[in-house]
Amino acid sequence: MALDNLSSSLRETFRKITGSSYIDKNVIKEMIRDIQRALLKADVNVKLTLDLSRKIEERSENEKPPAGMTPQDYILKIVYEELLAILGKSSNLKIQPQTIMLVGLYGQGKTTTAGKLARFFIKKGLSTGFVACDVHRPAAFEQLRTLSEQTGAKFFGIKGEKNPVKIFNQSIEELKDIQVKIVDTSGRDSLDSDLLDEITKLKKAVNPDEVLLVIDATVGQQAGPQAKSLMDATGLTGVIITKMDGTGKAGGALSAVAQTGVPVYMIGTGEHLEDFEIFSPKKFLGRLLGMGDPEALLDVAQEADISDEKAEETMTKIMSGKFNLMDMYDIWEKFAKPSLMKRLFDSIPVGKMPKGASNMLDLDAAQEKIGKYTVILDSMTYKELENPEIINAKVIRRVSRGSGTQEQDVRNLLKEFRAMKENAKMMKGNRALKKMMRGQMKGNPDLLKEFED
Ligand SMILES: Nc1nc2c(ncn2[C@@H]2O[C@H](COP(=O)(O)OP(=O)(O)OP(=O)(O)O)[C@@H](O)[C@H]2O)c(=O)[nH]1
Repeated sequence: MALDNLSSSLRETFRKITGSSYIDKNVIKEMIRDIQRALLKADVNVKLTLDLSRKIEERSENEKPPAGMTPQDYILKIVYEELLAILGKSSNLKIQPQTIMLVGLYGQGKTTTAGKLARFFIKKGLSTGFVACDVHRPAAFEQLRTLSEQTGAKFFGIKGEKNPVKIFNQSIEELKDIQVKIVDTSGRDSLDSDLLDEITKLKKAVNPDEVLLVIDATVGQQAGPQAKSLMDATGLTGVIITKMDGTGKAGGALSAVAQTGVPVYMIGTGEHLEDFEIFSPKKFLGRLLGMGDPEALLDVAQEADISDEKAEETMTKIMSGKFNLMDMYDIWEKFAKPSLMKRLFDSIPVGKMPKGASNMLDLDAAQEKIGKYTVILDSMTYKELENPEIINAKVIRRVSRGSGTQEQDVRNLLKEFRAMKENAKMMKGNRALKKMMRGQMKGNPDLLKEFED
């Protein structure tokens, strides 16, 4: 995840607070210093970081925990609430017929994002079409046409035409039966007057339901001023932040946009079309803090064409530690697409596990081993998959030969499987985590009962 450093620093801070036997001014001061360092490293604006610190300090010193809540848990609740506040309000694209205009500078990932948006709406059952109004970058025409073939979206463009308004007007007839129209516009190297002029003219002709700024997370805090000036000039309705997978500055981009009041609708998390997620501040922060995101599993399961029941059953099994190699095989086989696997693991709460324990759920390691492990599991009998405890040295030798892998690979798989079961049990036993998760799972009775005392 792009914010690994921020995530591990905040989890460490939470671990320290959970583990401290008392809370006094010094403990709070040290916690705030840790949080400040973590946020500044994630490129969050200095003023915003100091305001946040002041609020946390003031609340921690003046507010008393409600009955039944320990001072430690209450401090964590304050930090969680104040961090949530800098991530902005939650607001999402409506799943209904509409016209969307994408704007942004060069190289931000706008055309790719058009493809991701098309796939998103088509998966929701809405017919979708592209209007190629990027008249400055010839490659964008072909790129969009290819994306239409990949996603099944319709495509309208006029090769070589330099007037985007003319292109749009001629698309109206062609795309009249299409429910969601995505208008890709020209990128520019800066927010100069002719870009704003072109967007304003095109917007008048298109009269879109949404004007979305597509911006690369690596611009960090600069995302804020860009969103602000486009909002003032063209009436921006939302932001899509791309490349959240590749930069530690995502915190800066997210918080900077949040300050403008323009909602972040979606985030891009990779080059593939499925690397695209609805942005929810609560879910995002929950995953950052390792509190997991049970609902994310259901979205991911849909993408992996797994039924909600099967996904819930899998999640319940994982959380309760009652799963065998057959369940593991199911997960790996179904979620083999790296991005789906990443979202699956992000949705499992690992926040408060003792240091190092959660590296077993380290998705990057799992991703590169997925192929090898699936082959190894393929070479096991049903009996061995259902009852891993019967696997001995002789079976390991047979399976490694049958799968063309090393015996050590088979041993590693078994070790990670056992660690995953151990971690699941640890999560279950963790009181503070239960409290945190209760809020997350209230809509999920099956998962909640796993966390009941
Ligand atoms: N890692 C990663 N790469 C991305 C993401 N979104 C887009 N990209 C890559 O960023 C590069 C630029 O993407 P394009 O879609 O061509 O965006 P663009 O250059 O802004 O398009 P124009 O605005 O039309 O010029 C491509 O290599 C994309 O694969 C993302 O979320 N993560």
